Amino acid sequence: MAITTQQLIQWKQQGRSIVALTAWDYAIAQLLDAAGVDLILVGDSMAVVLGYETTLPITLEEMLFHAKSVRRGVKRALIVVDLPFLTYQESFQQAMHSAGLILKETGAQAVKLEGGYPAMVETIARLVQAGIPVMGHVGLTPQSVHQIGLRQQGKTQEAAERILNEAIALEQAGVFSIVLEHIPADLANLVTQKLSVPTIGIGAGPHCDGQILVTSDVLGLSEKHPPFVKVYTNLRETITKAVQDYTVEVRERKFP
Ligand SMILES: Nc1nc(=O)c2c([nH]1)NC[C@@H]1CN(c3ccc(C(=O)N[C@@H](CCC(=O)O)C(=O)O)cc3)CN21
Ligand SMILES: CC(C)C(=O)C(=O)O
Ligand SMILES: [Mg+2]
Repeated sequence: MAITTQQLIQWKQQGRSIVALTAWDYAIAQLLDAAGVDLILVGDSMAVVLGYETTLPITLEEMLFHAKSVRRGVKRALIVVDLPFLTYQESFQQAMHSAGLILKETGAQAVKLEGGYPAMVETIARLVQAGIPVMGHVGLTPQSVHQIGLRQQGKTQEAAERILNEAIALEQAGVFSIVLEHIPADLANLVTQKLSVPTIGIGAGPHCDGQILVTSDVLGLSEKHPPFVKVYTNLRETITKAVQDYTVEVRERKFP
């Protein structure tokens, strides 16, 4: 019943689209899992619900704490946890240590890390050889915000070729899936055709093997969101209304 990395690869072959969202605690994870989401990412984008401006300050300890609470809420979905900024780039030993803690302490099945060729290929190969399933992430990599900003990536012929080659190198290194973030739809389509592992798109058009968004954006809980998001409900409005109603009723002694 629990979804495996092999299941995702099989779904690509069958053309069944993979549904992914992020989660940061038990309550959210339990709702997503019960609603049938296939893959739950404990993303470093939880920075938004913790009040950080970027994903850079998130620590491994914070990811472990939140991933454990997500794990308690999930029966079916595959749980993937982001390796935060500077917990894997220093050396493959550092990456192994960080990824090992995530699998051992949280019960998540896989880790995700940002970057491609040449920076991350050797690290990913070593993790995979040690038995740790790894998800790749190319295109817009938000941990590099101070170098590349938050703009769409892969817009020139040269940049597009670089992203395609990175994705191919990551597949060869053994990733079970790759996130394609904020790249043109035709480039995401090409990458998706060339790879045998599933691509999960965010702001990467409709041709990926699956889609992911940040759950606080989808629910209208984030104060702002990227241009490629579809907001399915407005929780900020719903919560504000409920809290205002409660406030009035307490002040006017109507409740209790
Ligand atoms: N709430 C939230 N949702 C996300 O999807 C998300 C995060 N946070 N934080 C980590 C990264 C950052 N992401 C983002 C954030 C903003 C843009 C954005 O506004 N892009 C503009 C250009 C902005 C600029 O150049 O400053 C665009 O038009 O592409 C894109 C991706 C995606 N990820
Ligand atoms: C948006 C996804 C791909 C992510 O890395 C995150 O939520 O941190
Ligand atoms: Mg992330």
